[in-house]
Amino acid sequence: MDFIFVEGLQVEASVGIYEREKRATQPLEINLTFGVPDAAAARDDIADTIDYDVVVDRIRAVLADRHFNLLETLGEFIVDLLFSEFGVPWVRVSIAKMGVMRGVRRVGVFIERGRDEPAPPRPHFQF
Ligand SMILES: Nc1nc2c(c(=O)[nH]1)N=C([C@H](O)[C@@H](O)CO)CN2
Repeated sequence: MDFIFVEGLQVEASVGIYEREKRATQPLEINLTFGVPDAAAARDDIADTIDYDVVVDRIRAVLADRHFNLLETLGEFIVDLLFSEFGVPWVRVSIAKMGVMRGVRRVGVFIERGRDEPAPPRPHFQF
């Protein structure tokens, strides 16, 4: 398997649990790595691989369309999109907010998942 990476993708998205974050979009930085068939290199043809221009456009489009409370939910949404629309075999995505907490430069989530791997069970907390 070969891997495509997209580093430092800047997007505007509606994400967050606070009212002010529901009223206005904020900048996010996304880093994305996904598997592509290594056979693609043999014929030197974009039709044999996954066009990262299309992936980036699609992510921007879906983020323009809805609100997410949690970065975790947004991350899982991007993972599902890459599996269902692009058929990637493996993906790692990280999503960061910048400057939302005093004394913290970036805060965020990363998810690493293979398509045939079941999503990890959600932890069940009892207090
Ligand atoms: N585990 C998480 N904790 C928090 C999130 C989140 O998405 N996942 N989000 C927020 C707020 O939206 C915050 O980013 C704004 O300052 C707080 N905690």
